[in-house]
Amino acid sequence: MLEVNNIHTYYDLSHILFGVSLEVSKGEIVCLLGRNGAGKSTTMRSVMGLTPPREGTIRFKGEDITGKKPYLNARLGMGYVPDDRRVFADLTVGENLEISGKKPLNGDGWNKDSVYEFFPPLKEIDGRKAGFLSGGEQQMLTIGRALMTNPDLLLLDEPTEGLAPLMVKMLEEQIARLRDTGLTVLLAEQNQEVAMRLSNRAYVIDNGVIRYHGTIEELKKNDTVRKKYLLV
Ligand SMILES: Nc1ncnc2c1ncn2[C@@H]1O[C@H](COP(=O)(O)OP(=O)(O)OP(=O)(O)O)[C@@H](O)[C@H]1O
Repeated sequence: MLEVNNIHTYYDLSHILFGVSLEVSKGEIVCLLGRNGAGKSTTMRSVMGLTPPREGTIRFKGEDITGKKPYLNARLGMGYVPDDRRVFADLTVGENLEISGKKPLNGDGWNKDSVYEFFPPLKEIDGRKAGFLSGGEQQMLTIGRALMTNPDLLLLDEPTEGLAPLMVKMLEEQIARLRDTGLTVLLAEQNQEVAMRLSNRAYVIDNGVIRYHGTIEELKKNDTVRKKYLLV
């Protein structure tokens, strides 16, 4: 589904990613773990086309999408949930969902009703301006909005960051349900417990370099990697 090959990404003169490669196959949840500032968001932004890499290639569903604009990647089936949970503050919850809607080719798929079924608390605040939501509600809305585009691949950037434990638990359950629908997910997380419960495989990034990749079972046993790159 996604093949990132040896990308180098910069912000102006700052070289941030140094030859990052990773792969996500259809139906997998793959997590990208790393400390604050390790390069997780930059990897997500590179894949989405928001900060395109200067070197290396990105393939999505077999197509070379290196350098493609984000809206074209979205059209191809990439959903992106940024870590800043930006919503349209002046629009209601319902309107935020509606403007993202994209009709799936085969007629079924996500719509506002199914998003509300998936995140019942959102239904109760359908008419509320999105600028007045709690962090958890905003996160449900940004995920719901990405689902409304009926993506094949969901890029989820630190969905649990800064949320209360109960909300983290609820989101984890919902992401697990998304996994069970067969959606492919690349999940960036600092919260390794949550990420390891949800994922099949993990990549560990540190200082813009992938230091480790393997199955979750292997990572759980590898204390050296977890101590060196993940514990704060
Ligand atoms: N717009 C920017 N301009 C310059 N440097 C940036 C910019 N955004 C991020 N960086 C730097 O790039 C590096 C990687 O940041 P990135 O946001 O990808 O890390 P992260 O692993 O997602 O961590 P976080 O949990 O803080 O989001 C950091 O050193 C950060 O300071």
